[in-house]
Amino acid sequence: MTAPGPEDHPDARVLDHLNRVVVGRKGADPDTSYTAKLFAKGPKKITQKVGEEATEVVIAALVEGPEAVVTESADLLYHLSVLWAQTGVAPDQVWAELARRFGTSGLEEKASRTP
Ligand SMILES: N=c1c2ncn([C@@H]3O[C@H](COP(=O)(O)OP(=O)(O)OP(=O)(O)O)[C@@H](O)[C@H]3O)c2ncn1[C@@H]1O[C@H](COP(=O)(O)O)[C@@H](O)[C@H]1O
Repeated sequence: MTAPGPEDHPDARVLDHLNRVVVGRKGADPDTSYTAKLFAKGPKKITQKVGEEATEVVIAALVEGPEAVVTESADLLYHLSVLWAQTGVAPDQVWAELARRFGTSGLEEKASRTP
């Protein structure tokens, strides 16, 4: 049986669309685009934002509640999309990696790593 591909996961399409918008902002005017501003600031700023937004998801989960988890998760996914674009990773590569893992228990995978 073939592994499920991105076409089997329509929810991923919004991230595909977002990533196309993000990639299209490369070289755009930083005065008119927050994404272009991030690209202009470079990899250090982009990775720092991903770390910050991940921390904000954690704080939302621990002290703020589900609505904050939703908005902070969206911020994190957006910044992750910028990181992918900056490092030359296409969303399809991430979807393929997730699809490859379907059917393998995380516990099995962990055990296979232990010598
Ligand atoms: N999804 C997003 C998105 N999520 C969050 N953000 C921005 O990310 C920033 C994160 O919030 P912070 O409070 O950390 O921002 P900040 O303190 O101003 O950030 P820094 O000073 O640290 O850079 C805010 O300015 C948000 O507006 C986003 N900016 C853009 N998008 C998408 O990207 C598209 C293109 O946006 P532009 O590039 O701005 O045209 C938009 O149409 C959206 O679809």
